[in-house]
Amino acid sequence: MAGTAATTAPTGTAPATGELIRFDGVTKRFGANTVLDSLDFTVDPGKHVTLIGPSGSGKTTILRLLMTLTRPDEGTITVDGQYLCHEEKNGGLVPAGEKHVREVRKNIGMVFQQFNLFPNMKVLRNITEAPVHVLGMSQDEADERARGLLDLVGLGDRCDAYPSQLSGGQQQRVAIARALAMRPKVLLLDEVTSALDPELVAGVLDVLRDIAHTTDITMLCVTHEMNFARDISDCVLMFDEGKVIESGHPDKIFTEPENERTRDFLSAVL
Ligand SMILES: Nc1ncnc2c1ncn2[C@@H]1O[C@H](COP(=O)(O)OP(=O)(O)OP(=O)(O)O)[C@@H](O)[C@H]1O
Repeated sequence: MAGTAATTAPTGTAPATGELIRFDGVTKRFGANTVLDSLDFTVDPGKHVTLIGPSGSGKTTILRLLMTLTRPDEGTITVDGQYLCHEEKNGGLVPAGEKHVREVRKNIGMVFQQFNLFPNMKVLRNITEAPVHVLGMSQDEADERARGLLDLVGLGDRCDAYPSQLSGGQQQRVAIARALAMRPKVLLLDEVTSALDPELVAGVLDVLRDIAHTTDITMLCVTHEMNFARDISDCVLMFDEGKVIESGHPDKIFTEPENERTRDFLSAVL
Protein backbone atom coordinates (compact mmCIF):
# COMPACT_ATOMS: atom_id res chain seq x y z
CA MET A 1 0.00 0.00 0.00
CA ALA A 2 1.18 3.49 -0.63
CA GLY A 3 1.35 6.08 2.05
CA THR A 4 3.61 8.43 3.83
CA ALA A 5 6.83 6.89 5.00
CA ALA A 6 9.31 7.89 7.65
CA THR A 7 12.09 10.17 6.46
CA THR A 8 15.47 8.55 6.28
CA ALA A 9 18.61 10.51 5.63
CA PRO A 10 20.36 9.49 2.40
CA THR A 11 23.20 7.07 3.01
CA GLY A 12 25.39 5.21 0.56
CA THR A 13 23.01 2.30 0.22
CA ALA A 14 19.53 2.26 -1.30
CA PRO A 15 16.99 1.09 1.28
CA ALA A 16 16.37 -2.67 0.93
CA THR A 17 12.59 -2.66 0.85
CA GLY A 18 9.82 -4.27 -1.17
CA GLU A 19 8.63 -0.90 -2.43
CA LEU A 20 8.79 -0.10 -6.12
CA ILE A 21 8.85 3.66 -5.63
CA ARG A 22 10.15 5.55 -2.65
CA PHE A 23 10.36 9.33 -2.14
CA ASP A 24 12.56 10.20 0.82
CA GLY A 25 12.58 13.83 1.93
CA VAL A 26 12.14 15.11 -1.63
CA THR A 27 12.11 18.88 -1.94
CA LYS A 28 11.64 20.63 -5.27
CA ARG A 29 11.80 24.38 -5.72
CA PHE A 30 11.25 26.58 -8.72
CA GLY A 31 12.95 29.82 -7.70
CA ALA A 32 11.36 30.94 -4.43
CA ASN A 33 8.42 28.55 -4.94
CA THR A 34 8.81 25.37 -2.87
CA VAL A 35 6.60 22.99 -4.82
CA LEU A 36 7.40 19.78 -2.92
CA ASP A 37 8.43 20.10 0.68
CA SER A 38 10.42 17.19 2.14
CA LEU A 39 8.00 14.70 0.64
CA ASP A 40 7.96 11.05 1.78
CA PHE A 41 5.79 8.37 0.22
CA THR A 42 6.09 4.83 -1.05
CA VAL A 43 4.30 2.69 -3.63
CA ASP A 44 4.34 -1.10 -3.46
CA PRO A 45 4.58 -3.25 -6.61
CA GLY A 46 1.30 -3.78 -8.44
CA LYS A 47 -0.55 -1.03 -6.58
CA HIS A 48 -2.47 1.78 -8.23
CA VAL A 49 -2.03 5.13 -6.57
CA THR A 50 -3.86 8.31 -7.50
CA LEU A 51 -2.57 11.78 -6.66
CA ILE A 52 -5.24 14.40 -6.06
CA GLY A 53 -5.12 17.96 -4.85
CA PRO A 54 -5.61 21.57 -5.89
CA SER A 55 -4.04 23.01 -9.01
CA GLY A 56 -0.38 23.79 -8.38
CA SER A 57 -0.02 21.38 -5.45
CA GLY A 58 2.85 19.54 -7.17
CA LYS A 59 1.19 16.40 -8.61
CA THR A 60 2.64 16.68 -12.12
CA THR A 61 6.01 17.63 -10.67
CA ILE A 62 6.10 14.23 -8.94
CA LEU A 63 5.58 12.42 -12.25
CA ARG A 64 8.13 14.66 -13.97
CA LEU A 65 10.67 13.85 -11.23
CA LEU A 66 10.12 10.15 -11.85
CA MET A 67 10.71 10.67 -15.58
CA THR A 68 13.82 12.73 -14.67
CA LEU A 69 12.41 15.62 -16.70
CA THR A 70 13.34 17.61 -13.62
CA ARG A 71 15.59 16.77 -10.62
CA PRO A 72 14.97 17.10 -6.87
CA ASP A 73 16.78 19.82 -4.94
CA GLU A 74 16.95 17.63 -1.83
CA GLY A 75 16.13 14.06 -0.92
CA THR A 76 16.23 10.82 -2.89
CA ILE A 77 13.91 8.86 -5.17
CA THR A 78 14.29 5.09 -5.36
CA VAL A 79 12.81 2.94 -8.12
CA ASP A 80 12.87 -0.82 -7.69
CA GLY A 81 15.63 -0.55 -5.09
CA GLN A 82 17.88 1.72 -7.15
CA TYR A 83 18.46 5.41 -6.66
CA LEU A 84 17.04 7.30 -9.64
CA CYS A 85 19.08 10.52 -9.59
CA HIS A 86 21.99 9.47 -7.39
CA GLU A 87 24.80 6.97 -7.53
CA GLU A 88 26.77 5.51 -4.67
CA LYS A 89 30.41 6.54 -4.50
CA ASN A 90 32.89 6.14 -1.63
CA GLY A 91 30.08 5.25 0.77
CA GLY A 92 28.04 8.36 -0.09
CA LEU A 93 25.69 9.60 -2.77
CA VAL A 94 26.61 11.73 -5.77
CA PRO A 95 24.39 12.98 -8.63
CA ALA A 96 23.91 10.14 -11.10
CA GLY A 97 25.34 10.13 -14.61
CA GLU A 98 23.08 9.94 -17.66
CA LYS A 99 23.78 6.20 -18.20
CA HIS A 100 22.64 5.27 -14.68
CA VAL A 101 19.54 7.46 -14.97
CA ARG A 102 18.62 5.91 -18.34
CA GLU A 103 18.92 2.38 -16.90
CA VAL A 104 16.73 3.08 -13.86
CA ARG A 105 14.22 5.05 -15.95
CA LYS A 106 13.64 2.00 -18.17
CA ASN A 107 11.35 0.80 -15.38
CA ILE A 108 9.01 3.72 -15.97
CA GLY A 109 6.57 4.55 -18.77
CA MET A 110 4.48 7.68 -18.99
CA VAL A 111 1.36 8.74 -20.83
CA PHE A 112 0.97 12.50 -21.10
CA GLN A 113 -2.03 14.73 -21.65
CA GLN A 114 -0.88 15.24 -25.26
CA PHE A 115 -0.40 12.00 -27.18
CA ASN A 116 2.87 13.03 -28.91
CA LEU A 117 2.75 10.29 -31.54
CA PHE A 118 5.16 10.46 -34.49
CA PRO A 119 2.88 11.83 -37.24
CA ASN A 120 4.89 10.36 -40.11
CA MET A 121 4.87 6.79 -38.75
CA LYS A 122 2.03 4.30 -38.91
CA VAL A 123 0.48 3.18 -35.64
CA LEU A 124 2.42 -0.10 -35.45
CA ARG A 125 5.76 1.62 -35.99
CA ASN A 126 4.94 4.29 -33.40
CA ILE A 127 4.76 1.43 -30.91
CA THR A 128 7.75 -0.63 -32.07
CA GLU A 129 10.24 2.21 -32.54
CA ALA A 130 11.48 2.42 -28.93
CA PRO A 131 11.50 -1.33 -28.14
CA VAL A 132 13.62 -1.95 -31.25
CA HIS A 133 15.98 1.02 -30.87
CA VAL A 134 16.18 1.38 -27.09
CA LEU A 135 15.63 -2.18 -25.81
CA GLY A 136 17.23 -3.88 -28.82
CA MET A 137 14.16 -6.08 -29.42
CA SER A 138 13.97 -7.77 -32.84
CA GLN A 139 11.51 -6.14 -35.26
CA ASP A 140 9.45 -9.35 -35.43
CA GLU A 141 9.13 -9.62 -31.66
CA ALA A 142 8.33 -5.92 -31.36
CA ASP A 143 5.67 -6.20 -34.11
CA GLU A 144 4.05 -9.19 -32.42
CA ARG A 145 4.02 -7.48 -29.06
CA ALA A 146 2.67 -4.24 -30.56
CA ARG A 147 -0.19 -6.14 -32.22
CA GLY A 148 -1.07 -7.72 -28.87
CA LEU A 149 -1.03 -4.31 -27.17
CA LEU A 150 -3.17 -2.79 -29.92
CA ASP A 151 -5.69 -5.58 -29.29
CA LEU A 152 -5.57 -4.73 -25.58
CA VAL A 153 -6.46 -1.09 -26.29
CA GLY A 154 -9.14 -2.05 -28.81
CA LEU A 155 -7.26 -0.97 -31.94
CA GLY A 156 -6.07 -4.29 -33.33
CA ASP A 157 -7.38 -3.33 -36.77
CA ARG A 158 -5.61 0.06 -37.00
CA CYS A 159 -1.94 -1.03 -37.26
CA ASP A 160 -1.55 0.59 -40.68
CA ALA A 161 -3.29 3.88 -39.94
CA TYR A 162 -1.41 7.13 -39.49
CA PRO A 163 -2.11 9.08 -36.27
CA SER A 164 -3.94 11.81 -38.21
CA GLN A 165 -6.47 9.17 -39.33
CA LEU A 166 -7.42 8.41 -35.71
CA SER A 167 -9.60 10.26 -33.22
CA GLY A 168 -7.94 11.85 -30.18
CA GLY A 169 -9.20 9.00 -27.99
CA GLN A 170 -7.75 6.42 -30.37
CA GLN A 171 -4.44 8.30 -30.49
CA GLN A 172 -4.31 8.31 -26.70
CA ARG A 173 -4.96 4.54 -26.70
CA VAL A 174 -2.01 4.13 -29.09
CA ALA A 175 0.08 6.24 -26.69
CA ILE A 176 -0.90 3.88 -23.86
CA ALA A 177 0.12 0.86 -25.97
CA ARG A 178 3.39 2.61 -26.83
CA ALA A 179 4.19 3.17 -23.15
CA LEU A 180 3.41 -0.48 -22.32
CA ALA A 181 5.56 -1.73 -25.21
CA MET A 182 8.66 -0.79 -23.19
CA ARG A 183 7.58 -3.29 -20.51
CA PRO A 184 7.72 -0.73 -17.70
CA LYS A 185 7.12 -1.77 -14.10
CA VAL A 186 5.44 1.56 -13.43
CA LEU A 187 2.98 3.42 -15.64
CA LEU A 188 2.61 7.14 -14.95
CA LEU A 189 -0.61 8.74 -16.16
CA ASP A 190 -0.80 12.53 -16.21
CA GLU A 191 -4.34 13.75 -16.81
CA VAL A 192 -4.49 11.56 -19.89
CA THR A 193 -8.06 12.49 -20.79
CA SER A 194 -7.80 16.26 -20.26
CA ALA A 195 -7.15 17.04 -23.93
CA LEU A 196 -9.98 14.83 -25.22
CA ASP A 197 -13.47 15.72 -26.39
CA PRO A 198 -15.90 14.59 -23.67
CA GLU A 199 -17.37 11.76 -25.76
CA LEU A 200 -13.92 10.16 -26.14
CA VAL A 201 -13.00 10.13 -22.45
CA ALA A 202 -14.92 6.98 -21.46
CA GLY A 203 -13.20 4.78 -24.08
CA VAL A 204 -9.74 5.72 -22.82
CA LEU A 205 -10.69 5.29 -19.16
CA ASP A 206 -12.23 1.87 -19.93
CA VAL A 207 -8.94 0.74 -21.49
CA LEU A 208 -7.02 1.94 -18.43
CA ARG A 209 -9.48 0.25 -16.06
CA ASP A 210 -8.94 -2.96 -18.00
CA ILE A 211 -5.15 -2.63 -17.75
CA ALA A 212 -5.39 -1.87 -14.03
CA HIS A 213 -7.60 -4.89 -13.38
CA THR A 214 -5.94 -7.45 -15.69
CA THR A 215 -2.21 -6.71 -15.46
CA ASP A 216 0.20 -6.47 -12.54
CA ILE A 217 1.57 -3.09 -13.58
CA THR A 218 2.04 -0.44 -10.91
CA MET A 219 0.23 2.82 -11.69
CA LEU A 220 0.74 6.35 -10.47
CA CYS A 221 -2.01 8.52 -11.75
CA VAL A 222 -2.91 12.21 -11.74
CA THR A 223 -6.52 12.68 -12.76
CA HIS A 224 -9.54 14.87 -12.26
CA GLU A 225 -11.78 11.88 -13.08
CA MET A 226 -12.75 10.98 -9.53
CA ASN A 227 -14.96 8.01 -10.47
CA PHE A 228 -12.06 6.51 -12.37
CA ALA A 229 -9.74 7.15 -9.41
CA ARG A 230 -12.23 5.40 -7.18
CA ASP A 231 -12.47 2.39 -9.52
CA ILE A 232 -8.77 1.71 -9.97
CA SER A 233 -6.97 3.01 -6.91
CA ASP A 234 -5.62 1.03 -4.00
CA CYS A 235 -4.63 4.30 -2.42
CA VAL A 236 -5.30 8.00 -2.91
CA LEU A 237 -2.77 10.62 -1.84
CA MET A 238 -4.18 14.09 -1.22
CA PHE A 239 -1.61 16.85 -1.78
CA ASP A 240 -1.63 20.37 -0.55
CA GLU A 241 1.24 22.84 -0.56
CA GLY A 242 3.80 20.23 -1.50
CA LYS A 243 2.91 17.67 1.17
CA VAL A 244 0.65 14.64 1.48
CA ILE A 245 -1.99 15.84 3.91
CA GLU A 246 -4.14 12.69 3.82
CA SER A 247 -3.86 9.22 2.29
CA GLY A 248 -5.91 6.05 2.26
CA HIS A 249 -8.26 3.79 0.37
CA PRO A 250 -10.56 5.67 -2.05
CA ASP A 251 -13.66 4.40 -0.23
CA LYS A 252 -12.47 6.27 2.82
CA ILE A 253 -10.96 9.38 1.21
CA PHE A 254 -13.97 10.00 -1.01
CA THR A 255 -16.65 9.31 1.60
CA GLU A 256 -15.14 10.20 4.97
CA PRO A 257 -12.15 12.49 4.44
CA GLU A 258 -10.61 13.52 7.73
CA ASN A 259 -8.77 16.64 6.66
CA GLU A 260 -10.78 19.81 6.17
CA ARG A 261 -8.79 20.77 3.07
CA THR A 262 -9.50 17.35 1.54
CA ARG A 263 -13.21 17.87 2.25
CA ASP A 264 -13.14 21.34 0.64
CA PHE A 265 -11.25 20.04 -2.40
CA LEU A 266 -13.58 17.08 -2.92
CA SER A 267 -16.73 19.13 -2.51
CA ALA A 268 -15.40 21.48 -5.21
CA VAL A 269 -14.56 18.73 -7.73
CA LEU A 270 -17.18 16.06 -7.13
N1 LIG B 1 9.31 24.39 -15.03
C1 LIG B 1 8.74 25.15 -14.09
N2 LIG B 1 9.20 26.37 -13.80
C2 LIG B 1 8.63 27.13 -12.83
N3 LIG B 1 7.58 26.74 -12.07
C3 LIG B 1 7.07 25.53 -12.33
C4 LIG B 1 7.61 24.67 -13.34
N4 LIG B 1 6.90 23.51 -13.34
C5 LIG B 1 5.95 23.64 -12.39
N5 LIG B 1 6.06 24.85 -11.78
C6 LIG B 1 5.21 25.34 -10.68
O1 LIG B 1 5.15 24.32 -9.72
C7 LIG B 1 3.87 24.29 -9.11
C8 LIG B 1 3.31 22.88 -9.17
O2 LIG B 1 3.04 22.56 -10.51
P1 LIG B 1 2.42 21.15 -10.89
O3 LIG B 1 2.22 21.17 -12.38
O4 LIG B 1 3.23 20.06 -10.33
O5 LIG B 1 1.04 21.21 -10.14
P2 LIG B 1 -0.23 20.25 -10.27
O6 LIG B 1 -0.64 19.90 -8.90
O7 LIG B 1 0.06 19.14 -11.21
O8 LIG B 1 -1.30 21.27 -10.91
P3 LIG B 1 -2.50 21.01 -11.97
O9 LIG B 1 -3.53 20.18 -11.26
O10 LIG B 1 -2.97 22.40 -12.30
O11 LIG B 1 -1.89 20.31 -13.17
C9 LIG B 1 3.03 25.34 -9.81
O12 LIG B 1 3.03 26.50 -9.04
C10 LIG B 1 3.78 25.57 -11.11
O13 LIG B 1 3.58 26.87 -11.58
